[in-house]
Order: sequence, then structure tokens, then C-alpha cells
Amino acid sequence: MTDVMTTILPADLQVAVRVPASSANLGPGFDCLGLALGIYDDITVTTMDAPGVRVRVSGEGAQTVPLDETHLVARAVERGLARAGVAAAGLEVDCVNAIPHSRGVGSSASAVVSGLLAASELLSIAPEAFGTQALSDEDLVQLSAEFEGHPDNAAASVLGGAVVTWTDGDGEAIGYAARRLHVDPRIRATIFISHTESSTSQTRGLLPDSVPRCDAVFNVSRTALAVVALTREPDLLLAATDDRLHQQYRAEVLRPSANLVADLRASGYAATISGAGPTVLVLHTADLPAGMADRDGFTMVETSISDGPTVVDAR
Ligand SMILES: Nc1ncnc2c1ncn2[C@@H]1O[C@H](COP(=O)(O)OP(=O)(O)OP(=O)(O)O)[C@@H](O)[C@H]1O
Ligand SMILES: N[C@@H](CCO)C(=O)O
Repeated sequence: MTDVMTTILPADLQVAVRVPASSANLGPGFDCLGLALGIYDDITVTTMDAPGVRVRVSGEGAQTVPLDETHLVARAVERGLARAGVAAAGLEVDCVNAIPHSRGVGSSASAVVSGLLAASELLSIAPEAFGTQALSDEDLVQLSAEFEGHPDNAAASVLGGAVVTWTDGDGEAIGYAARRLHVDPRIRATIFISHTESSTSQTRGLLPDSVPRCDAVFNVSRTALAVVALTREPDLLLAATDDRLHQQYRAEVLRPSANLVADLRASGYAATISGAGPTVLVLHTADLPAGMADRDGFTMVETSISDGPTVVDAR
């Protein structure tokens, strides 16, 4: 689909969507593995006659995010509509956020996906004369990854479950694609949400441009193994979540998280830094022992693996 000339949608179309958080990398799969988590932001978008963008936010980020047209959800709604050559004169965006920001559980990707999914639903309920239709999952992955600059979080929030993502091309025209994996139902996800924040763009800057070949080979093998462990042999999760590509380079600025990962892995748990941190993800099949929750600086949350986003209302 290509962008075409803009026409204006009628006022009072309303859609409500619920979009999951995500954990990226899962250890070795830097920028190419992701997992949707059972923590959700709820977004309602209404088209208006009056020009401008009005944003209301409660929950996570309420004190920090902008409340105008620069808000990430509003920008994503406009981008999604533009894809089909339409726009809204004005937009009202209502956000009820449960996904913590800047902790490594994909809040920015969830915000972008919620805006694009809302746009997609607006396109599907617009009067027939507009000739618009919902965006495909492929479009949602492409457009959300363009915002993020990497597809792992965004694809997990679009498709649910675990995802493998890849890119084609470079420079101005990167293509992003993803496939969902069928996660072995015995696998559970627990996160230790850090009480401190970390900026993804800042910690990406700590990564070297090249790594030793032995480390590259190590990560290629573990990433392939992760697909086996996630889909049918969870006993392999500890080995399959090991990494030499990125966590060691971020450890200095994520010291408490790196120490927690090391402790948990030494005790046999498949722990990794979640995304760019500082939250820590543990994948497991058995109950975690009582007392594990007591970690200074972290709140342990036994979450679920999400089946993906839902459209709650569209009228
Ligand atoms: N729901 C939201 N609404 C508006 N802006 C958001 C929202 N969620 C995140 N953001 C913006 O994205 C920034 C956080 O992005 P960042 O990529 O650093 O962290 P993250 O997405 O939470 O974690 P990670 O990408 O490591 O999983 C916030 O500071 C805020 O500016
Ligand atoms: N793959 C990305 C995920 C950010 O959530 C990174 O590690 O920078």
C-alpha cells in the first residue's frame, strides 16, 4: 500500500484498543526475538470536527508524556491514517496506561502499536465512500517498527506470543517482518520490574559496532536454540537464553539488573535483561520459590504471555 491524497474522516468515529507490553531479545536474540506480556495499555481514540489533538492520560506516564499532537499514540494514529490517504480534522486520545515507561518492557512500542491499531479500526469503520480498510498485520509491523527503529518489541505487541523478526534492505528503505512462534504452554514469564528507569536509545549507544567471531557464533547458536526451547523443549531455556552480544556491554549502567540476572542464572533460572533494561525477565516452567520476590530495587510480577492486542470497541 502506498500513501495517497488525504481526505478527512467524519467526526465521532470511536475505537478502543488494548495492547500488550513486551520483552525483547530474550537473551541472545538482539533485535530479533520478542515476547508479548500480559500487562496492557487501554487506548480510546475519537475523531473530532474541531482541529487539534486532545490527549488524556491516567496511570503510567501521566505526569511525563506530552498531551498534544506530539504524544506518541496521536502521532501513530495520524501515521496509520496517512497510510490509507486519510486524516482526521481533530483527535481525542484517552490513555489508561499500565505498562511502565523506560523499564525495558516495550512501553513505546505498545504506544505506537495502539495508535496504529486504532487507526486501522477507524479505517475499517469509516463510511463505505472512503473506500478504506483495516491495515494488515504486515503493515502494522512495518509501520510500528519504523517508529522504533527495531522490530522486536513492536512485532510482539502486534502479533502476541513470541516472535521472530527480521529486516530487509537498509538506509531509507528498511523492510521489517515477523512471524509468531507457538510457545510451549508450559512456559511462564515472570518479570522483576526495576524501580529505576533507563533510556533505550542511551543503552543502544553502548554497544560496539563489531564483536569477536566466537561471540557472534555463540549468539547465532543460542538464538536458533531459543526457538527450539520456546516452542517445544523448555528444559533448554537456560542455555538458550545465554548471550554475548549486548548484555555485557550494558552491564556497567545496569549493574543491579546485571547482578540479578547473574544470581538467577547461577541458580538455574533462565533470566535475561528485558529489552534494553533495567527490568529482568525470567522464563520458567515450575513455580518460583517463595522468597524470590525479595529483591531490593525490583518488584516481582508473575505475568502471562499475551495472545496479542484486542479491539475492545469500534463505532
Ligand atoms: N504510553 C505512552 N504514551 C506516550 N509516550 C510513551 C508511552 N510509552 C512510552 N512513551 C515514550 O517512550 C519513552 C520510553 O521509551 P524507551 O524505548 O526508552 O523505553 P521502553 O519502550 O519503555 O523500553 P524498551 O524499549 O527498552 O522495552 C518514554 O519516555 C515516553 O517518552
Ligand atoms: N532490541 C532492543 C530492544 C529495546 O527494548 C534493544 O535491546 O535495544
